[in-house]
Amino acid sequence: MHLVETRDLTHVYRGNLPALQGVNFIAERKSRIAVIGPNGAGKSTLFKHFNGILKPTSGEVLVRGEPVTKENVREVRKFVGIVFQNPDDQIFSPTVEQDVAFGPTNLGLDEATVAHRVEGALHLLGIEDLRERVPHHLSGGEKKRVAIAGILAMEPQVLVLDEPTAGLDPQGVIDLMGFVNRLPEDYGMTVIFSTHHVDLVAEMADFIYVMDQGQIVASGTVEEIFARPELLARTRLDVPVIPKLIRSLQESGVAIDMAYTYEDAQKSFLDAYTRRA
Ligand SMILES: Nc1ncnc2c1ncn2[C@@H]1O[C@H](COP(=O)(O)OP(=O)(O)OP(=O)(O)O)[C@@H](O)[C@H]1O
Repeated sequence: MHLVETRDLTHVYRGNLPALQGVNFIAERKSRIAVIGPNGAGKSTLFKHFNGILKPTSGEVLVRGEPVTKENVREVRKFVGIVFQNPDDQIFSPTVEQDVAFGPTNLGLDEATVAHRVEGALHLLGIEDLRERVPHHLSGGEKKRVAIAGILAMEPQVLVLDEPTAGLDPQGVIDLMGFVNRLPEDYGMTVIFSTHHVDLVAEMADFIYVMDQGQIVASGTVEEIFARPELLARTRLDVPVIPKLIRSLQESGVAIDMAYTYEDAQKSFLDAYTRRA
């Protein structure tokens, strides 16, 4: 049984061309999945089906093997938490602390459990010092962290992040990467995210879906997808800088192993240097 699955999912917004067409998507437990593709590819539309915000025009969405229905949508939303692209869409309480408490309170949890969850989420996102602030006066990156904390406080098993790094400063991006990478191991969570920053994908994902014009045009491991520059160019994406640089060195005759993450690249460069010495 897959945690989240779509079968032949099609979605047509009223009066428009299909935003999704025959999408088959699978998320397994504890996986880190990147969904990449150009503007308008259908990434956000796909995500909104994972917890019943949108209903399929045709096809199916299954969560823990069960189709999402009117009857189980509340349970599904406890299980799959989505952080939208624009944090203003999900921040509305007078203080950050109240905002982060909103979700768990709505789940009917007692006050002590809510307080515990709020503390945990503020701590994980490193925003304890923002707790008394008015959310609407925060910077874009701060709001983004508050929005993520609000969803995290509901302790979903699947965390869906639509463009999580948009609006974050460089340290914010590094913090987010560290945080996302801990979730599967430390909390058994599955993370699904979209991004336009291909350089981050290898650092944050084990598996990639490439979308274009409402369809999944490729899927595979980081190695499989980034070995296909023509596919990435066709979908207005670029090969990340690390494999691009290593490939060009290999083509110039340098004996260096391919790598995708910063850490592996460092090792490849050191090995190549040592071999040469
Ligand atoms: N509420 C809506 N009503 C009508 N059309 C919509 C609506 N939301 C999205 N669309 C259309 O559906 C298509 C897919 O949009 P979607 O937001 O899912 O793409 P995306 O891959 O998330 O894009 P981006 O990278 O720009 O965030 C686009 O053509 C968009 O114009």
